[in-house]
Amino acid sequence: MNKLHPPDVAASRAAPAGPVITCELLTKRFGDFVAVNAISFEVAAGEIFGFLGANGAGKTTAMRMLCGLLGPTEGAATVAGFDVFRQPELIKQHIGYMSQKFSLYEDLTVGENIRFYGGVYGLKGAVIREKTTALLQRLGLEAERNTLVGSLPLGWKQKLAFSVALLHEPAVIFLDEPTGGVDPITRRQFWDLIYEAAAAGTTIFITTHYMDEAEYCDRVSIMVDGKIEALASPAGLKRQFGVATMDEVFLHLARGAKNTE
Ligand SMILES: Nc1ncnc2c1ncn2[C@@H]1O[C@H](COP(=O)(O)OP(=O)(O)OP(=O)(O)O)[C@@H](O)[C@H]1O
Repeated sequence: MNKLHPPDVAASRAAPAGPVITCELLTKRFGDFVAVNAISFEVAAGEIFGFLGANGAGKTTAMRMLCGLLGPTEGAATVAGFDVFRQPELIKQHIGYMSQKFSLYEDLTVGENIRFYGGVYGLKGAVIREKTTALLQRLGLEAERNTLVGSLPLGWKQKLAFSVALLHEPAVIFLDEPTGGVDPITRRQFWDLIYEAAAAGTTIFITTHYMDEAEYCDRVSIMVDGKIEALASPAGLKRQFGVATMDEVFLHLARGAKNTE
């Protein structure tokens, strides 16, 4: 027999088939200043979507709106099937988020961090224990379970933070410059984890200033002064601008920017 669910339970079920992120003419004004100017795009399940732009282009503001952290001024957007205007709390429950600034507690051990975030995401103790073992095995960090996160190399902290942000199996993970300060080899290892998550169906939304990372994305959008000026696969963008590298694509577009900081 079909049981009726109260609206909140029904609304919090898994995302429907179709795009995991939709965004239509999404806009954010701060007074007279338009930080995000009518951006529109869709991101599919399991897609790796690169969100590029010079400093001050509006990436963080757009990402904060999509994460349910900042109310938009105009337009429409859904994330994991939830509306950014009406259901920001449900969005927060169904996404993962990782940035350089918001990450793990340095003065807690690896195991304590996993337990803490598992609790924040509402997972039960037994599930957290199971996931902790699997996560440490996957990262080759079993011996570091009782090590303070502060004493791990930066590349390990980033991989751990990424894995922790996926503990509750969100439909989409937002990564805000997740690999700052590490070398290309370590970045490449981090990307192995990204590919693994995407292959399992997680949608990846990532901002980066590294053009090697832009090359790894399925599609890349480039923001200039609050607008999306280009959006295509890395190969498509290079073709469109008649250049050989993403660096040149980026320079070509960012050169005309007014709002760069
Ligand atoms: N709360 C705010 N009030 C006023 N202006 C803001 C506010 N937040 C951001 N801005 C402005 O909006 C513009 C876009 O900022 P945003 O942080 O989104 O850019 P960004 O592309 O993420 O840059 P970065 O790469 O440096 O993080 C900037 O000019 C910034 O000064």
